[in-house]
Amino acid sequence: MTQQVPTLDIRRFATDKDNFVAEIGKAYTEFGFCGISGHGIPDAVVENTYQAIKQFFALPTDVKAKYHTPGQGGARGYTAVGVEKAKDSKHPDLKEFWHVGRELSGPAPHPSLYPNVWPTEVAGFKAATYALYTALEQLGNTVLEALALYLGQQQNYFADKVHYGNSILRAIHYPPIKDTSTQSIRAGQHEDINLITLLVGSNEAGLEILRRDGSWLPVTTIEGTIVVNIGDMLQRLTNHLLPSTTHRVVNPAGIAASEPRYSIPFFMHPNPDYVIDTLKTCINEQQPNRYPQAINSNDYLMQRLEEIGLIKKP
Ligand SMILES: O=C(O)CCC(=O)C(=O)O
Ligand SMILES: [Fe+2]
Repeated sequence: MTQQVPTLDIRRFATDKDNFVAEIGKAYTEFGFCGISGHGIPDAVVENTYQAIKQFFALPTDVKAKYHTPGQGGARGYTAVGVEKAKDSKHPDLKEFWHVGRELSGPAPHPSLYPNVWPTEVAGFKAATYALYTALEQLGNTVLEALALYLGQQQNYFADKVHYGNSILRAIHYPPIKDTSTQSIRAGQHEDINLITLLVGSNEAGLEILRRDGSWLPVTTIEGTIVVNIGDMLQRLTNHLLPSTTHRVVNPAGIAASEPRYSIPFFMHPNPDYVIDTLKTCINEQQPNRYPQAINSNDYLMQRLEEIGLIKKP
C-alpha cells in the first residue's frame, strides 16, 4: 500500500484528547506532515483571500514592484519571481509572493515586527488576508497545544512563546511555465524555517515530501484540508523528535504547465526574542542534545534568510 500523509480531525482534540495527541504525534514523527480537517475555517475566508491575491498578482509588474521594501528580506509586501531560491540550489524558484505580517495595536515589541503594507489597487485585500491570518494563527495555536502535550509539556506551553510571534501569511503565485526546458522548479526542495507551517490550497497538485528511502511522496488531501508541517525551529527545539521534512513543488507535466498555481502557507514563528533551547524531555542517552548552544529565534531566522537569498550577508 502506498503511504499517505494522514489526515486528522482537529475536533477530536476536544472530544478524544489522549488518542488525538498520540495520533498527531505519530503522524509527525513519521512524516513531519499531517492533514488537518474539521478546523472550522469557513470556505469564504479562504476564498476571499484567493480572490484578493489573484487580483493582486494580475497587476502589471511595475505596480507590484512598488510594494517591495528593500532591506527587509521580503518580510512584508511583494517579492518578485527570481529572488528566492532553496538553500544550496543554483536555480531560483518559479514563484512570486506577498507577505502579510502581524498587525500591532501599539509599539512593536521587537524591531523585526515591521508594519504591513497593503496594495491600494485591490479593494478588501487587508480585510480578506488578515481574516485568514487570524484564523490560521488560532488553528496553529491548537496544533501547538496538542504537540505540547505530545512532548510532555503543559498544554499551554507555547502560548507565551508565540503571542507576538513574527508569523507570516505567504500568498504565492506560481505563474504558467512558458519555458518548459527551465532548470528551475516551482519551489526547490527545502525545509521550512519556522515552528509549524499551515498550508491552505495544498489540494492543488505539485507538493511532494521526501521520504526516508529517498522517494518523493505527493501530498494529496481532500479539498478543505489544511496541511500542517513541522519547521526547523521546532525540529531543533525537539532534538529532531519532530522532523522538519524536506518538501518541494514540482512543475506540472504537459498541458497543465500552462496553468498557474496558487497556495497560501502560514509560517508560524515564535516571538523574535524567544531563545530556542532543546527541550529536556527530548534529550536522553540515545538522543544526546544536537544543539548544546541555544539560539535566539530572530538570529536563527536571519541566518536562514541569507541562505535562501532573501537578505544579503552583512
Ligand atoms: O506551494 C506549496 O504548496 C508549498 C510552498 C512551500 O513549501 C513554501 O513556500 O515553503
Ligand atoms: Fe515549504
